[in-house]
Amino acid sequence: MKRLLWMKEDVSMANNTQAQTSNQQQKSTVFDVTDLNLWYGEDQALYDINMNIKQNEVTAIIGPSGCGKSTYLKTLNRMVETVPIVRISGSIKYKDSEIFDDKYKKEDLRTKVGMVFQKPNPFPKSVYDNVAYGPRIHGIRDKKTLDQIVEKSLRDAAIWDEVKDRLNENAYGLSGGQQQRLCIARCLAIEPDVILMDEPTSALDPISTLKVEELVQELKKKYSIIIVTHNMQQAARISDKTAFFLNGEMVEFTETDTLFSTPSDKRTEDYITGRFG
Ligand SMILES: Nc1ncnc2c1ncn2[C@@H]1O[C@H](COP(=O)(O)OP(=O)(O)OP(=O)(O)O)[C@@H](O)[C@H]1O
Repeated sequence: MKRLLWMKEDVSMANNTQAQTSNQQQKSTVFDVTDLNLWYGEDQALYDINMNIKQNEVTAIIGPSGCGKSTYLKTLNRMVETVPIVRISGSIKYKDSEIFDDKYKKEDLRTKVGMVFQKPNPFPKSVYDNVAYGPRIHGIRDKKTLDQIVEKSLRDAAIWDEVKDRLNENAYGLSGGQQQRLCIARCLAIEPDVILMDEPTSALDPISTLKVEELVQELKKKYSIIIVTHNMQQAARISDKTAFFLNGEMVEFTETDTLFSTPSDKRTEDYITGRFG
């Protein structure tokens, strides 16, 4: 029960955020996932996932190693299909469009659904060119427009002040935490609706972690964020809703406050109180 207590403090922070958001209008759905199953060859990794993910919320995915968190996240922007043996059944609607429909282009989906990875992965290019990369691919060539996009993206990723005098320096010269916020800026530059984050702070020190967590709270005003994390305190601090995955099943998905204080499934309770995982 000790672990439930520390979580309650974190949850009270999350509650404030929830109180603010509850005043807002009814949020619309960004992803509607129905009966999603996924296999790697013969091995099933996801079982009958049903989940409705709302706009302008932070949705955390927690669960022990190997339970399918990353697989699920990568299914939402169809990146998982880069693995040739993957087979999927079920439906994922992104804003009413079926993402598995032949007519729906993966490139269009990935423009709307950006992704930030566990390890910061900037390109071996300047800070400026990292952020301008996506817009250039989308055909933007005008220097003034690119300058504006780069500055806005870096500002929104809360790193502008740290890099504004280093725009032409190689991104590899930045600290790990700065590199991760640069990668977030690179993701913002293509103006996504949703940002998928796969353990974005696991390679960062506590101060950089805090900066990214604060940033996530800021970003949810404009974007919907789905974050995989091993860190339950982090999920409790920053998310509105939390899903607990186990062995490829989604055991429980509810308000973060409820999941950490009064979980409805015994398996969730065992996990959050440290009985396994
Ligand atoms: N490319 C792949 N080919 C075959 N099996 C895979 C592949 N990627 C993942 N798996 C399997 O799918 C299951 C879920 O893996 P996944 O990486 O989604 O879990 P996870 O919860 O994100 O784990 P972790 O917390 O350790 O990152 C595991 O059994 C894993 O071995």
